[in-house]
Formats: sequence, C-alpha cells, structure tokens
Amino acid sequence: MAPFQPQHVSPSLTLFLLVAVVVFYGAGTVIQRLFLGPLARFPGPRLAALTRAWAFVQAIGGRQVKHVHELHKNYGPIVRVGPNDLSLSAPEVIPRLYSFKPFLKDPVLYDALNGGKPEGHLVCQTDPETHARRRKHIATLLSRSAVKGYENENLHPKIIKALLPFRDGDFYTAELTFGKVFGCLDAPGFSHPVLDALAIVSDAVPVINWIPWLNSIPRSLVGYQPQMEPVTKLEKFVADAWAAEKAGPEPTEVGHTVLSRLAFLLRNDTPKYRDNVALSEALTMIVACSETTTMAMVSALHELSLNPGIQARIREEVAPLMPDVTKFDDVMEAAVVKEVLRLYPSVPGLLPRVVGKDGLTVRNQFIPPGTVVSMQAWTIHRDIEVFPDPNTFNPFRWLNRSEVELKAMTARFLPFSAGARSCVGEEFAMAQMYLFVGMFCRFCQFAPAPGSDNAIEDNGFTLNCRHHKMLLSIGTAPAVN
Ligand code: HEM
Repeated sequence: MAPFQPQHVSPSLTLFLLVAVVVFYGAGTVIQRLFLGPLARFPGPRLAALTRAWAFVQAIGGRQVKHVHELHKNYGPIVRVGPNDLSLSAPEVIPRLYSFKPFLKDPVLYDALNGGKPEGHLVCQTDPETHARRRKHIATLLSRSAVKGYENENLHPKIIKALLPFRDGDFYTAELTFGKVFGCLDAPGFSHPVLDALAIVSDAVPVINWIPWLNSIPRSLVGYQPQMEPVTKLEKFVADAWAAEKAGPEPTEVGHTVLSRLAFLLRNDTPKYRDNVALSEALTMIVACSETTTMAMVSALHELSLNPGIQARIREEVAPLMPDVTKFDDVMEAAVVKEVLRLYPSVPGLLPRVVGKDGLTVRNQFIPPGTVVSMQAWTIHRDIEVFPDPNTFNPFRWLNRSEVELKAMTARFLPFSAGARSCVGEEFAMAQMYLFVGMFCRFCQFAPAPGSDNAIEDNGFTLNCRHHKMLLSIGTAPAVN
C-alpha cells in the first residue's frame, strides 16, 4: 500500500469548510434551543431562549427585574429567561428551592462573582460544609444588639449628609469588618475611592454574569487598570487591615471584627489560603452590606417624605425606645421597614440555583436536572392574592392582621432570601434600618422637593438609584415630650 501523502487543500476550500462548520453548529444550536431542547416547551422571549445576551441587555439597561416581572404576568409561573434558565413565581416552590435542602448556587454566576477563586467567599461558597463553618463565625457578629452601640449624638447629621447623594459604604460596615472607618462621610463632595469602587463593582455584575471568565483575567493583563483604580485602592485598604490584624496579638474566638474572627477561624490553614479567604471575605462584607442597606434606607425616606402622618407617628413611638432597636418589632416603624423591603427589595432579582438529579416539578411541569432556576423577590412580593394593590406603599397592611394572613404574607416575604443561604446580615441590616429611620424621623421632618426623579434601576442582582436623584426639603422635627 502506498504511504499516506498529505494532500494540498486550497485556502478558499479551508475557509469554506470553516464557515460551513460554524453555520452548521450555529443552526444546530438555534434548532436545539428553540425547538428540540428540554426547555423549548416553556414560554418566554425567543431571544432569551437563544442567548444569555438577552439578560445582559436587560440588566445593563437597568430593567431586568421589572421585565421578568412583566413576563410572569403574561406567561404565568414558569418563564424561560435564558438558554438554560427558568424564572419561577409559584410561591409553593420557595421552601424546596431555598429552605429545606437548598439547591446549589449556580456556579456560572457565583464562581464568576468570586473571580474564579476556589476558596470562595460566603456569598459564593458552594461547598456546604465550608460555608456552614465560616457562616457560624461571621453570624455571631451580626446580631441586632451589635448595632446598638453605634447610636450617638453626632451620628445623625452625618447620616443625613451621607444619604442625600445616595451613598453609604461607611458608617457601620467598615467598623464591623475592620474596626475602623473609611472616612467616606468626611470626604469633600463624597468623592472617595471606596464609593467609586462600590459603583464599579455594581455596574460590573451584568457584564460578569454574561461573560464569566472576564473576572478571572488578572487586571494587569488587560488595559483597564486606570478605570479600576478605586477597586485596587479598596483592595489595598483591606490588605493593609489584614496585615495589621496578623501582626497583632494571637487571635481569640471572641474577636470583635470580621477580620479578627476570620484570623481565629483560619488559624490552622495554610498562610496562602488564610490570606485569600480573609481578603475576599472582608471585601464581600463591604460590598454585600453597602448598596443593599443604602437602597432600603433611601426608599424608606422617599416613601416617608410622601407620608408626613406616618413620620409623626414614628417620631412619637420611637422616642422612648431609642436607641434600643431590639424593642422596635411592634411599632409602626417595623411595618414601614417591612413594607419598604417588600416594595423595594434591595436584592430583587434572580438568585440562580441548579436543579438537582431528581429534577423539579412545578405545577405539573417537570424541570430537568441541570436547569438553572430562580425566583425573584420583586415578583413574589407583588403576589396580588396576599398583597392586594401590590404596587402601593401601605405599611398598614402589616398591622392588625390575623395569624393566618400574617403567615401567608411572611411566606412570600423574601428580601433576605430564605434558608441556609439567606442573608447572614439580616438582623444587622434590620437594626441599621430601625436605627436610621427612627433617628431621621425623630430629628427631622421632611417632604419631597422639586427636581426629584426617584427612579430605581437594577443590575439583574441588586437595586440602585445612583443615576437618579431624590431631593428632600428637610426641617427640624418638633420635640416629643
Ligand atoms: C437591606 C439590606 C440587605 C438585603 C436586602 C440583603 C439581601 C441578601 C440576599 C437576598 C442574600 C442572598 C443572596 C444569594 O442567594 O445570592 C444575601 C446574602 C448575604 N448578605 Fe445580605 N442583604 C442585606 C444586608 C446585608 C448586610 C448589612 C450584610 C453584612 C453585614 C450582608 C451580608 C450578606 C452575606 C455575607 C451574604 C451571603 C450569605 C450566605 O450565603 O451565607 N447583607 N443578602
């Protein structure tokens, strides 16, 4: 037999074959996604079924959550929002998805948010054991009484100053994490790298969700270092604080900052692992705590500015209780905070989870293993069955309700998600809001001022109002006897 002789293939034939393969593969993918795949029978926009770029375009335009909500109104409780993604709005699924034995977080989003680092921080950690161990240590720092100590006479003018341009990032979280503050509140014109860093991180979420590997490219290899400078400065602040922590006395179990707790928890791990976890956990703490609580506080001010009667009632009720936020559960302010979180949940959007090997049945429809499913608080909070007139701010809906009614409302109240992966900062966040709203109403009376647009956007994950403005006319509140 003659030996194999390589044949000459002309460049044009090579090009033709390449194009043919791409066209063939593309056409196959389109047919699979639209007609043959297991999710083809679920309703939703055609473009969403074809490509994740659909979600990216929605999120970058600041309207993904509201759009998905509209889709549920049109299509019902199961909507296809990506090639492998479904959004669910059937409330009976909540315990199965998030509470009893939670489905694992979708690695596409959470690994990307984590920068591809295997250690993972609390929000993105996918190993249940590591997650539970670390959460236990951090959770003890975040009780409601932890906030109590922060009330002081000088704080309220500072908070007012900080809230007006919709920025936070300072007053409790840095103290809690590092034992010292960034100084954002004192920066002239609020021009501070930490605030810029938080804005960059928030804007990056849709991009990273769409192109997950972008976040694992070292910053030095790509040409966007100058734009990322605030983030680099924030990272340096965290690194310096961690270096100081390590140089200090031997860590003990009762450390009073997140960093000191981590130093104790990770004392037997390798230095590299210890450093990576501490740095990413501390950064996460700042990011997870900032936009969320700020958004809720801004929303509370907006609604209260339209309701002077409720402001006055809060003023009367909280004056004798201040600053003990552990006593606030039964007063009007608690109903206001709940209603604000119902109407404007700071994390309103899809919290993607992967369906396990047994699949998931929702309203007699089988969802196959490996599908990414999520529920958005924005939609669950607008369930007309239990929240009539759902788009209206009505704190009274939380007061004087029967046990059965309250149970139904609470079951559909998910601002902090639910179960083992719910917000570890829930108590802390509630206490901050009680303290802030209580102090604001106690010292100020306020009304809307002309020029506000009061609009909010979402990045597919969190709400924000950075690109908008709320103007208030603020006066001194009458004294309460
Ligand atoms: C109004 C304020 C807040 C809201 C609405 C909120 C909401 C949420 C939600 C919905 C989750 C689940 C995210 C997911 O499943 O991917 C979460 C997780 C988390 N939040 Fe919050 N959060 C708030 C404030 C805070 C604060 C103040 C802190 C820190 C002090 C914090 C730290 C965290 C952390 C570390 C996680 C991950 C928990 C875990 O997986 O075990 N959050 N938050």
